[in-house]
Amino acid sequence: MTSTSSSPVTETILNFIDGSYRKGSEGKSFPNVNPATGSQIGLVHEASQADVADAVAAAKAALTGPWGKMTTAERVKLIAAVATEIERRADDFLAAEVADTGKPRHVASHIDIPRGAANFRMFADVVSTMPGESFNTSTPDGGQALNYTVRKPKGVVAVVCPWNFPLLLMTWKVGPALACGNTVVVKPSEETPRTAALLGEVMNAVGMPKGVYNVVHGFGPGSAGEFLTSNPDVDAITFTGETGTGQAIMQKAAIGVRDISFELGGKNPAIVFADADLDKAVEGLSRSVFLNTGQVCLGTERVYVERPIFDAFVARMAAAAQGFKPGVTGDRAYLGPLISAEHREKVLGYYRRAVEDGATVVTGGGVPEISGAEAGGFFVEPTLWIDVAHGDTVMREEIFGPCCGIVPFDSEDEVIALANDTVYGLCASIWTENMSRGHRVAAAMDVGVCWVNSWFLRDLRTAFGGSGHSGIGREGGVHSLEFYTEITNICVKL
Ligand SMILES: NC(=O)c1ccc[n+]([C@@H]2O[C@H](COP(=O)([O-])OP(=O)(O)OC[C@H]3O[C@@H](n4cnc5c(N)ncnc54)[C@H](O)[C@@H]3O)[C@@H](O)[C@H]2O)c1
Ligand SMILES: O=C/C=C/C=C(\O)C(=O)O
Repeated sequence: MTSTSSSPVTETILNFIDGSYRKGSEGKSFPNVNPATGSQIGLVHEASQADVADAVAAAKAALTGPWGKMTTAERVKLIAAVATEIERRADDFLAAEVADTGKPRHVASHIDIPRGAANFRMFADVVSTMPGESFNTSTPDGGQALNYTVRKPKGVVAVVCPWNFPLLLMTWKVGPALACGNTVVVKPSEETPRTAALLGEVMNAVGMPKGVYNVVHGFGPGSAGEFLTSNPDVDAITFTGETGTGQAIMQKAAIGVRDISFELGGKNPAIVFADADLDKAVEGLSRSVFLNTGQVCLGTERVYVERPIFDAFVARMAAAAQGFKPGVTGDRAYLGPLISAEHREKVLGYYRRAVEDGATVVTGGGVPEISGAEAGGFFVEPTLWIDVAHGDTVMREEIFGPCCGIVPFDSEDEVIALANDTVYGLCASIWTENMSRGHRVAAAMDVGVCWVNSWFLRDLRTAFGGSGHSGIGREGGVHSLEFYTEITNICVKL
């Protein structure tokens, strides 16, 4: 059986438990909608609490089966095979991701799918090259002792994922989790179940032992998400999503003292100094505001511009914004839809609030005229505001849409204070040709990641994550090992 099966009504998307696809045991299902058209294109089978328990039990059993007995080299070989199989089936993953998200094909083909393979390959490399730690210890009796550490998998890891980069963000967790010898139960977003389900076919194709990778579909509270994070046989929880959801999951993790790794929301600032290369800044920031229709946790929703270039910058950004044509088909494709009608209403609510609070709409601010197949899609206009106050709602709350407020500043100290005045701490970008200032201001940002004259440039070996309401912990390169392994220090008296 495969991840999906066509039926007269619509494609069904199944759970993947203990190496097999199956419907939910309580017969519940929910619609799978293409955001570009608003039409139902699938039916997702919701996992019951019993199904989730079966998935956790299968993951737990796999830890003491062939998977748990594998050497690192054998595990790494399998994980590299997963990456190769994802690349071989790139078109299938692309079709699944585009169906679920409605995003333009070139966005998914250049970002989402390649990172799906890279995330496995990266951590196969990390675990096969990661050095251990040891110390030669002088002992009080005048002798010696040897201290060294061994790393062991944490066990069953719950992976709870968002809908904006479904394959990328799920494999950013599953890659290191499996590389370190854990087993996983994945709960993809209810909006985007397909690629997680499809990955089950890849796992079977490469011979991954059953129970190592499991997928349960459903929602959060009172559904698969809560059933998974509440299951006492889950040893650790890695979550990417909204801050409020993180807080709810953290409460569940506390029972049984389970470790957590959180990638949460943000309200990321950009600072454009008067000496910035405007071509670079406009290119980078227009991507940062409008890529994935603004549904990027690392995206920029507030820009501070040094006063002398404020008007020129606004004009350039407005021209760039108008180049992002809402729609995903035809030659004008760039700005895809928001993920759902509900999310579009949330974003349009912020569009209205900005104007109510006195903002001037430089461009956008509403819903585009779209005819044909995409008329039912969840599109909004790319939008820029000026005459916004730093304390306005649209400058403080995460919107997660294709919009940003632009505010002038006059001094470095002033703009550092403005940029850091937020409960979040995910990322920032600094645009200046004065590199001592670039280094200085970047270091002054209270964030997990700061780019200088660039945005969303990713070296997967680097520490990635946020502080404050943006998350707990860092993942990436060796940093992921801190979450996905337990350490035992062994001291041998010589
Ligand atoms: N920091 C990052 O790297 C990063 C990356 C992508 C997205 N995000 C954030 O994710 C949000 C958008 O994604 P979203 O709308 O899917 O987030 P969300 O929090 O609504 O849902 C994320 C996942 O959590 C599940 N969930 C919801 N409530 C739950 C509960 N009580 N228990 C268990 N699971 C639960 C959902 O079903 C979904 O699978 C934005 O806030 C964005 O900033 C952060
Ligand atoms: O929407 C958020 C995107 C997050 C990206 C990553 O986690 C990454 O690039 O590893």
